[in-house]
Amino acid sequence: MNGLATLLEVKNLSTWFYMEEGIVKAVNDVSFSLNSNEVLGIVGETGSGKSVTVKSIMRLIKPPGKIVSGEIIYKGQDILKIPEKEMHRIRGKEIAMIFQDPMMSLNPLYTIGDQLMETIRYHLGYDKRRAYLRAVEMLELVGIPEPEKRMNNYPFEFSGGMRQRVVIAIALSCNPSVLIADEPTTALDVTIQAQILELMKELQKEFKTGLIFITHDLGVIASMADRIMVMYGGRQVEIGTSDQIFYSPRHPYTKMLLRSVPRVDKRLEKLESIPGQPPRMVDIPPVCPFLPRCPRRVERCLKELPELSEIEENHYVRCFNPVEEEVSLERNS
Ligand SMILES: Nc1ncnc2c1ncn2[C@@H]1O[C@H](COP(=O)(O)OP(=O)(O)OP(=O)(O)O)[C@@H](O)[C@H]1O
Repeated sequence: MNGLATLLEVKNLSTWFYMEEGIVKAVNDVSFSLNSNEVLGIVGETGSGKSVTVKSIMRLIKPPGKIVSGEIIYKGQDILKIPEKEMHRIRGKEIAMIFQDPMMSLNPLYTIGDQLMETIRYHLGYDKRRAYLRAVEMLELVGIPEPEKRMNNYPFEFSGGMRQRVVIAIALSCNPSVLIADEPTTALDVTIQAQILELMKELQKEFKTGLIFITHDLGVIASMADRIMVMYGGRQVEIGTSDQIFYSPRHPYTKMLLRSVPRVDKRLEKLESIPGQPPRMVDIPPVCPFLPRCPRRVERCLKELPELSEIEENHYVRCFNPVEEEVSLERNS
């Protein structure tokens, strides 16, 4: 796609949770690719399957969860099939992840210098001195003042925003090919959010990392993503370039999601919320998950699930009655 090398390819991924009350089909038949140096945004409301999708890529799904089908091709091999030991080497070195809450990635009992150096020594095999220099360099790069001094501090001695900077430093310290960020700014207050986003944007360009950025807020990735995948009820409903998603969304859910994006040019306008309830994920019928809330549903929607089909170049939608009109929307930047 676009003449760029494919870094990661997810094919027909399904991940389910076997609960007492039934099977929670969190992710169903999801396929997408990530190119080198590309930012792919994954958008959808709570429970749509975004986190489970990326945790499956990292092989972090624990029982009662299970990847029931699919392939994840990275550097020519299906990483769902390699031994855990090899996956341990890939995780952090080749594919790194930043979680919503920085405390999930940081150990409160060790200094951040130790944590950075441990990652660098484990994955890059540097000696202590070289690892120290690399750690300080990384802290400087993510904007931590007096990095040498801060190496000796514990996570609790940092503010939330600074902690997330440290997590970004650890994630990028081994120069991974793929970085996955799962709502990395959600736990931070608004001004800090903007700074962290700006930092991630800069570093993604500098490191030329392929980035998968998860958010429930389309506005957040408007100025960042090259392509966007929209998820609803455990399925991808649309995927396309950012321009296609913002200016000619085809799935009724994407269109509704766009109406709820805060706009810089219309600050006082009331945001539209999407009527209806998110779908129950247990015993879901084999039809479009958005059907109960969809204003464009047709007879056929009640009977079968639409395929994900290419509606124009690079633009795929799973809908029997896609939206046709263009949307005029100023993107926040
Ligand atoms: N450990 C688990 N056990 C049982 N069900 C789970 C587990 N983790 C996720 N799920 C279910 O999988 C579905 C998808 O969850 P997921 O966390 O991927 O959603 P999300 O789109 O990332 O939402 P959020 O923005 O809230 O993180 C949800 O219905 C959720 O309840």
